[in-house]
Amino acid sequence: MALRACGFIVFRRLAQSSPPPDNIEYLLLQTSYGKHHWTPPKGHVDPGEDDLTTALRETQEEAGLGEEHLQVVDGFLQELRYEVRGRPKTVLYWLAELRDPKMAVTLSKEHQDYRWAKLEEACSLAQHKDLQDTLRAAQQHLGTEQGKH
Ligand SMILES: Nc1nc2c(ncn2[C@@H]2O[C@H](COP(=O)(O)OP(=O)(O)OP(=O)(O)OP(=O)(O)OC[C@H]3O[C@@H](n4cnc5c(=O)[nH]c(N)nc54)[C@H](O)[C@@H]3O)[C@@H](O)[C@H]2O)c(=O)[nH]1
Repeated sequence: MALRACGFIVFRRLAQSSPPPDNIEYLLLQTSYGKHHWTPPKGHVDPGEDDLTTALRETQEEAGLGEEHLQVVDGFLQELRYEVRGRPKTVLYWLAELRDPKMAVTLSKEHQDYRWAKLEEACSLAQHKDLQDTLRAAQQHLGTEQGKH
């Protein structure tokens, strides 16, 4: 069976900054194991758990951000497929805004660092093209959303 993981692209909007969408920063976490790669908060789906519950649980466990701290953005869900040690893996990412942009991130032992990064820095940390494309799609989605208001 394919590995399956779910998470959130968490972002915050800076009030006193550049005009949108350049005021947006994405949360990336750096693993404390392996190659110390950077991804948004996400993790494996537990048996019997539904995908969105996994995404919320992992974001709480890995970043200390609970459902009450997040505003899920409608109409955004990205599916990534890649191989990990020869096994196919599917990762689903929803998109959510941190309601209080000043709220602190609390890491678990699985991560050694985190960064709030604007799109280009986030893409540079993410390294993998599929994750970079997902971050760009999020920025595009948010730009379109803002155009509606
Ligand atoms: N000691 C140790 N322990 C590990 C290791 N490995 C795991 N543990 C343990 O497992 C637990 C994690 O459990 P969860 O948190 O539930 O799951 P995930 O969050 O899903 O965790 P992963 O980190 O396993 O999964 P990925 O992020 O998918 O990275 C796997 C590979 O894929 C590359 N990769 C990453 N993202 C992308 C992408 O978007 N696109 C593409 N194309 N590639 C991408 C990436 O560069 C890497 O080479 C930890 O507690 C550890 O105990 C390890 O190497 N050493």
